[in-house]
Amino acid sequence: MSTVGNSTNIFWHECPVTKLDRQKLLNQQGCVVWITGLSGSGKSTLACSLGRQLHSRGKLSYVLDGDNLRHGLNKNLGFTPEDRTENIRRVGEVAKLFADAGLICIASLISPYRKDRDACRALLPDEKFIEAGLYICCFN
Ligand SMILES: Nc1ncnc2c1ncn2[C@@H]1O[C@H](COP(=O)(O)OS(=O)(=O)O)[C@@H](OP(=O)(O)O)[C@H]1O
Ligand SMILES: Nc1ncnc2c1ncn2[C@@H]1O[C@H](COP(=O)(O)OP(=O)(O)O)[C@@H](O)[C@H]1O
Repeated sequence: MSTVGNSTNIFWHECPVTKLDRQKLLNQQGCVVWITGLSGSGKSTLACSLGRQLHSRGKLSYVLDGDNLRHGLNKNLGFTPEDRTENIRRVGEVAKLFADAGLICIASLISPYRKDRDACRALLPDEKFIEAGLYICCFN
């Protein structure tokens, strides 16, 4: 539940270093690549491979992997529909921060519900959110 609406002392603080400054420093624009698919469909493999390719081309990226995040940020969440929704919401917000920092953020989560992925997409302008679905699950 948001506390911002009820509070009179929570304000947004602008920082003198802007997103444009960060983009110039890194010589790239931040964005989010969201990889969705069933367990075992190859999300983590694709995310790491993309990260490696970008790194070799001098682009700064970071992988947010569902498995890894459930060791820390999302360790209190399970696999009920509500918990999965909260999982995706948190990762969407973190991905937005990474993109704002100027990184190419690669999020790799099952993210089974279209409404949750759409909510993440809505956090960013369309051209900054690229969704890639892995629809085949045959490796395991
Ligand atoms: N129902 C259930 N029970 C036990 N474990 C499960 C379940 N669903 C997922 N997993 C495991 O959790 C890993 C991360 O899932 P995600 O956070 O990507 O799921 S979700 O986006 O919230 O739906 C997920 O990682 P991947 O296999 O890499 O997809 C699984 O290892
Ligand atoms: N393109 C591919 N071809 C063959 N095997 C793959 C491919 N991508 C991933 N795998 C294998 O499939 C298994 C599941 O991949 P993983 O990336 O962990 O999936 P997910 O993150 O969706 O659970 C791993 O053993 C991985 O080595």
